[in-house]
Amino acid sequence: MNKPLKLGVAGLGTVGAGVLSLLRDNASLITARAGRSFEVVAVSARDRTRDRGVDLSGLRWHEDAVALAADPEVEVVVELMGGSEGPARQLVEAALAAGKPVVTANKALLATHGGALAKLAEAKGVALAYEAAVAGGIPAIKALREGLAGNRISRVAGILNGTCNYILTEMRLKGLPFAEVLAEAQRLGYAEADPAFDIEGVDAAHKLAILAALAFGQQVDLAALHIEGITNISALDIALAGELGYRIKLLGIASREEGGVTARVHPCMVPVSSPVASVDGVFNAVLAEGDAVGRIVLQGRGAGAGPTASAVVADLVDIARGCQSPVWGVGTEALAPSTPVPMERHRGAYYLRLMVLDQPGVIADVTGVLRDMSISLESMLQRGRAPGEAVPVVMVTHECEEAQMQAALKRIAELSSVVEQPALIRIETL
Ligand SMILES: NC(=O)C1=CN([C@@H]2O[C@H](COP(=O)(O)OP(=O)(O)OC[C@H]3O[C@@H](n4cnc5c(N)ncnc54)[C@H](O)[C@@H]3O)[C@@H](O)[C@H]2O)C=CC1
Ligand SMILES: N[C@@H](CC=O)C(=O)O
Ligand code: NA
Repeated sequence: MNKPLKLGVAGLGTVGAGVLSLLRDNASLITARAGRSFEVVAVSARDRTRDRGVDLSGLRWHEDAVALAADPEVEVVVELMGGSEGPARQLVEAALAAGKPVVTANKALLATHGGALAKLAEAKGVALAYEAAVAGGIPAIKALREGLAGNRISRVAGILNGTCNYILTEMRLKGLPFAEVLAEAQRLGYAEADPAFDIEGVDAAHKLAILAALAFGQQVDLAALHIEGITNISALDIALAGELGYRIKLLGIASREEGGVTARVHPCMVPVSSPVASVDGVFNAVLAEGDAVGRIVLQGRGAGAGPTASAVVADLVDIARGCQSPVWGVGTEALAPSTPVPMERHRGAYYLRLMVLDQPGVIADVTGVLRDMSISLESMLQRGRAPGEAVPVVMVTHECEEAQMQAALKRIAELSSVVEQPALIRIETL
């Protein structure tokens, strides 16, 4: 048997502790598959005293995580701290510059600096592996980069944030309030250190940027992505969506269009028959469409210690086996610059929910705006009767352009009979 591969692990939180546990619990089968064993020789984390349920005795402890890169015994650096800047970025850069392979779960870092890091890895001929960064335990990176290498991919999409999917599911099935479910997601280790990244759609955008780069061979400019989170999704809209035969999901969708690539993250209403509609709780789904293969849909747990550790260990096994792919599926010289298509050009159907005063003429005012903007209605639903008070009215449109819909929304919100900011949710037929 070959010598053990020596690891330095930075970050011993949900994922770091999960990786150490998995390497310990499945040591013999992982060794058999990798052709050699793994030995964690050095670690770094903020709190030396915390009980993480893993034995850290005998391991070298670095106060400065970046020092792991220069530790002569460390052969592979595993970065599990998080953050697109600061020590995580410095450690990954230092490790690659020192010619050491890196495994990371850090989607923020990859979505922000992935191009430059790939150049560094390429120059040194070492691996930069990140299966854990997208959709947790689902082998989404491997599926796109290796499994679909022969395809021209037209679309990649999915449920990319476990925290949001868990919140939306618990609100729908148990009627629990948003804040309570978010706190539970944090307790379960699903959420980011700053959960605003989850609920505001930023984490899903990081993952979508990574998937789009792999699918389309071009770097994706995060600043050009349309990003909306789930903070405005109400229990009322979740219930009304159900009545209409839909589920509300936070989706990331990137597709190849004439003139470039569209990439957007926002809540969507998907028909209950859609393959992503029944993907609930912390589960993620990744859907890709290739010209040869057609559509594939992968699903599995997208967050939490076990699923994420599963992906980190898979990358370690690849490194031990000597399997190394170009970081973004093509050499960095072939990685094209970003060609974003603006969101205003998106076309689709919309769910529009208004709170309107229950009085004559209101619906005519609203439909008048839609008529002026050439938006036609597919259906309408009014709930309750409360003369002089606010009642919900739902309108589902036929396909129209985003720019038209946004202009209509602005005018509708200004009507005196519309009493609060309308809810607008895009309908997707994934
Ligand atoms: N929790 C999850 O389900 C998933 C997390 N990830 C990613 O994995 C990474 C780690 O996430 P979690 O384990 O959830 O975070 P966490 O907050 O539970 O753990 C972070 C660890 O990094 C350490 N750390 C932070 N800054 C440090 C510094 N300057 N020096 C030394 N140690 C430092 C902390 O002490 C802690 O041990 C992040 O990039 C996250 O986005 C990816 C997929 C799933
Ligand atoms: N916070 C993320 C963790 C995994 O990437 C999520 O909830 O999906
Ligand atoms: Na993954």
